[in-house]
Amino acid sequence: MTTQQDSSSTTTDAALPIAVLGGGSFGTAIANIIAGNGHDTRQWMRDESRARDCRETGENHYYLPGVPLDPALKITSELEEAIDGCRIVFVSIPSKSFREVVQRVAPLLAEGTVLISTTKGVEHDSFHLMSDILREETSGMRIGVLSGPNFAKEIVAGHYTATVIASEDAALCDTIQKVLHSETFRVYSSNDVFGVELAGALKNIYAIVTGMAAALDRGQNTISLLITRALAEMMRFAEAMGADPMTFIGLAGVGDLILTCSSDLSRNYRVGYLVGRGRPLEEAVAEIGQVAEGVNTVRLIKHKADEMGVYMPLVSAIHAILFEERPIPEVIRNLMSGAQTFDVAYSAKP
Ligand SMILES: NC(=O)C1=CN([C@@H]2O[C@H](COP(=O)(O)OP(=O)(O)OC[C@H]3O[C@@H](n4cnc5c(N)ncnc54)[C@H](OP(=O)(O)O)[C@@H]3O)[C@@H](O)[C@H]2O)C=CC1
Ligand SMILES: O=C(CO)COP(=O)(O)O
Repeated sequence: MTTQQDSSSTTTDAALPIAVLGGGSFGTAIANIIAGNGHDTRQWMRDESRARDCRETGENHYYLPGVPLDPALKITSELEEAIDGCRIVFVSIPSKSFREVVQRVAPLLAEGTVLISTTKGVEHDSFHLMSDILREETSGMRIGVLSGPNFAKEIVAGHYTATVIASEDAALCDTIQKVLHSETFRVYSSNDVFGVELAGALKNIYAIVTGMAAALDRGQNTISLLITRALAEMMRFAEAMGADPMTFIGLAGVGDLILTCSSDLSRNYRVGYLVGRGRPLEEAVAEIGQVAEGVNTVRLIKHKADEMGVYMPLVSAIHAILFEERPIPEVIRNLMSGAQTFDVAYSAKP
């Protein structure tokens, strides 16, 4: 860790006021953990009728049906009420609306507030990650990102889960580890913010690819081939972008890649599955009804990889299928006839 900061204002010995912005599945899962740990937790969602329904029924019917919310969790559609007195704020808003929400909340934040993005995406029409947006839209804040193999549904079901808090601010990592740690939830730390954030965004692309492979009734050899070569691509891209490729062998990298590429709990995987079964992309996205960040990320990464000359055959292939109307069998034939290169391009040897 490179920066040590005073965390006295966010000590976890007492119940802290903590806000979670976003009423979707992940915001709800995270808010539920924090409330369960005894903190004064406020969850903000934009829609008052949804907020009222959550308060009255003790359940977020649309995003996490059947899951009882912690009775201490305070749910509001008033941003000021959610933020009041909070020195820790989690932002769990899809990348498409992330900047807009941060712009609204910025004037309400006290200097030195801890801002944590949980969003695994890249800003539309730019190459900004969410921590870049937090830095651009606020000043004097302490910034981190949370990412890892974390299906919201499994977190709230109490399945043993681990995640990564990444920040250059070691005291921030320590505080967030304490705030989130529970009997079923562990939090590891990293100082590679860019790598952790990039990993979370990139893996969504490959979940679309493996979802499509599943739809085409490919077997486990194919899935293993895809996940392993996806990791190689992710590390190659990370290195070209200046991130530490080693971050990609951790929970936020290969951990989340395996999870998201292996399960239809992933919305990105389900988009790939539906397209693989012949459904148009727009229809598939609409049917999922929740955010599938990978669709936009494919476009942005393809553009960036081309610009920088980074070899990403799987990104090019899924881009060709989703956005260039290329037939799936032709794209697969091209992939399988590509150059056969080295297996492992990284070595621990000096
Ligand atoms: N779900 C998961 O398992 C995980 C998700 N993530 C990441 O977390 C991020 C959020 O995902 P998730 O909670 O799953 O998304 P969902 O699609 O479940 O929910 C999105 C939430 O954001 C709200 N929202 C959208 N636009 C705005 C806006 N302009 N102003 C205010 N609120 C808005 C939606 O409100 P409304 O309902 O009114 O439309 C909804 O409450 C994503 O980047 C995802 O990659 C990370 C780990 C796991
Ligand atoms: O990031 C996730 C699990 O770690 C959730 O993936 P999806 O957004 O594809 O559902």
